Amino acid sequence: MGIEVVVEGLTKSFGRQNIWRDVSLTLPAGEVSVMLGPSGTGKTVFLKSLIGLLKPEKGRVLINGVDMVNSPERDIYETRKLFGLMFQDGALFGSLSLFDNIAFPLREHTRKKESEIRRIVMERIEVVGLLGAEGKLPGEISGGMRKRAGLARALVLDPQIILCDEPDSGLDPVRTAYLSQLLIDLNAQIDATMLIVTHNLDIAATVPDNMGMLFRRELVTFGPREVLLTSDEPVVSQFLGGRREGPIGMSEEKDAATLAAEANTATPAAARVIVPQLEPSPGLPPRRAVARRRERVMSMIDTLPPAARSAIRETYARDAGAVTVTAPVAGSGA
Ligand SMILES: Nc1ncnc2c1ncn2[C@@H]1O[C@H](COP(=O)(O)OP(=O)(O)OP(=O)(O)O)[C@@H](O)[C@H]1O
Repeated sequence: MGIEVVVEGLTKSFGRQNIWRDVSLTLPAGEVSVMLGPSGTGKTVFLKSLIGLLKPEKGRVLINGVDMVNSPERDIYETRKLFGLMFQDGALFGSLSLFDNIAFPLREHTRKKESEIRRIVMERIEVVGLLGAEGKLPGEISGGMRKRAGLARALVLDPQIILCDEPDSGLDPVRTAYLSQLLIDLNAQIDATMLIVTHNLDIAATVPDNMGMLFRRELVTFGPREVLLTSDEPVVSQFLGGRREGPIGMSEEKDAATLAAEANTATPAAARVIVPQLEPSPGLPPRRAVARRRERVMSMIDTLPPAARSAIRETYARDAGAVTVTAPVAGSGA
């Protein structure tokens, strides 16, 4: 089973530029979480802080008792082996075949024999649907295939925590839908804790158990997906609705006068629909996280906002179909 990641009071700056402060959240073991946020809000910096590649000035990231911020470098290095990382561009070596790219971490970090490496690599290549392409160079395949190769490489060391940084960037909607299914199938097969950073609303709506959002140097919210999907926070409504009206500006946050002018002219936010979460493909085992998540969420349900509470109850009360939730108008003060 995946491992819980506990983040406590994390604060990160570069020089005088504060990126985010006092971020606290828990990635529940084996569940899939998504982190949303406008460009430049520090989502990638957050992922790098979880694995100890960047050092926040304050706070802790606890994994199996090791603090990825403050523990000795030796412990951080060992704990980093629990992670599988999938970067935006696949981060493949251009001169190596897909096979050799995917085999790279095994050759670098283990003393396995070539025959064993071949078995593991071909198994992961099959999981991501790239059988037959293993001899190709990264330059000879599509962007979507490169991402899947990056995912296969992230899987060879049997990670218990998988971090994906914008796995959808550059993919068309159909490829993105396949990728969403692949992430859920992967979770069903290996039960790893997963955190996906994305701007993609389809992935956000269908893949995660939990969702969070970074904005204005803070974690706006993090919790069961229904909390964010029913949230009436203006920044959440704007982001989920893909609207210009709201606190998120083109290059920076809007000033108070612009926001006030918009509030007078804004069109009402459309009703939001909570679509069912994706299920693993036929033939795969059920996701073990589902039962654990249900127990966890039901034990905290009384602490959640009313709209989230009823969405969760409705979700668990039905097997299929869509729940329509009318979100309050952003900026109305509701
Ligand atoms: N090593 C670094 N040194 C200095 N500043 C950095 C460094 N890494 C990131 N930053 C700054 O931190 C801020 C957040 O960057 P980050 O890439 O984490 O944003 P993001 O939310 O992932 O954005 P996007 O969605 O566009 O990928 C940016 O202003 C960036 O310039």
